[in-house]
Amino acid sequence: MDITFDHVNFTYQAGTPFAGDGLKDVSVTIKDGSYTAIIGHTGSGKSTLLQHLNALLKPTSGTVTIGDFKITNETSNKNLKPLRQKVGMVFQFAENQLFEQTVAKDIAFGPKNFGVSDEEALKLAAQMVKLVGLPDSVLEQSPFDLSGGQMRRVAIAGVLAMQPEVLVLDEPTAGLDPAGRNEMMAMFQKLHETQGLTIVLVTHLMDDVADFADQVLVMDQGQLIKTGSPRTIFADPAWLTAHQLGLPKTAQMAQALTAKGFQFDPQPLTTEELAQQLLPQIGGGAHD
Ligand SMILES: Nc1ncnc2c1ncn2[C@@H]1O[C@H](COP(=O)(O)OP(=O)(O)OP(=O)(O)O)[C@@H](O)[C@H]1O
Repeated sequence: MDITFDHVNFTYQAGTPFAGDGLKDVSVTIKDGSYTAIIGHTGSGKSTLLQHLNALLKPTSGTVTIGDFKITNETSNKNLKPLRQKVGMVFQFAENQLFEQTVAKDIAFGPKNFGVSDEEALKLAAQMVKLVGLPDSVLEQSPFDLSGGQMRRVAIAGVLAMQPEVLVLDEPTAGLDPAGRNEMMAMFQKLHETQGLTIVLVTHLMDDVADFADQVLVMDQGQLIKTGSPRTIFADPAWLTAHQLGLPKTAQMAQALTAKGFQFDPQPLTTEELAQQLLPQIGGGAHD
């Protein structure tokens, strides 16, 4: 399911003295099956854009086409339920939305709301718990007895239980320790690969952009100012700095090494790429 923004403008509190631009003339396509990262400094419009992906916000002008759904300013809130099922949103600190007595009930809540039988919904809950890497034993536990990272996985399982085609992630690893962050990003990558989920990720972690995304959207003051592969986006460090954005750590290290006489081409974006180019230059290489 492709998602296309066509000249989308969004104004907060339109028609009041407090009106403010959220999005300005955004046109872009997020392709079915892609892994798209959205970056930009605070207040650049990332969350506003995300909320257009399942019509939580509707354009003030322009059109957002999500699969068969065309969303304009005129679109009524009726009949949007199937859209909300297809586009799953994992908000920041998603675990704050858990509320049921058991993990199973919490995950089953969404599907039940969409007309799935109790029995089927509980079956789905058991499947989803596995999918997010938690043991079966958590199903009958209170979500509030779990660790923060496990709670977040339960919340994500609840979104996945709706069997969405698109998974929208707003800073999904915020507040996790480095090991927890890595595990969670690996989990999304697996879902992307094995379930064919389209992923839209808002992040300020450039390493994650380099490691996982195939398309990057750069937002600034409500405008989409650059679109391209991570390689294209990270090719111009001065431009990134001017927009308060940085480079992945590997590219930073390559820059520092370039200053010491090492050479890299293309710019390494992952640890593997860095190692591959560095080894021959320091006399290392394959071991027999
Ligand atoms: N509910 C609101 N009412 C009025 N203005 C808003 C509202 N939410 C956001 N804005 C404004 O819209 C612009 C875009 O904000 P948005 O939250 O989309 O940016 P962001 O890139 O997601 O920021 P952050 O990284 O801090 O989450 C900002 O100028 C912001 O002040």
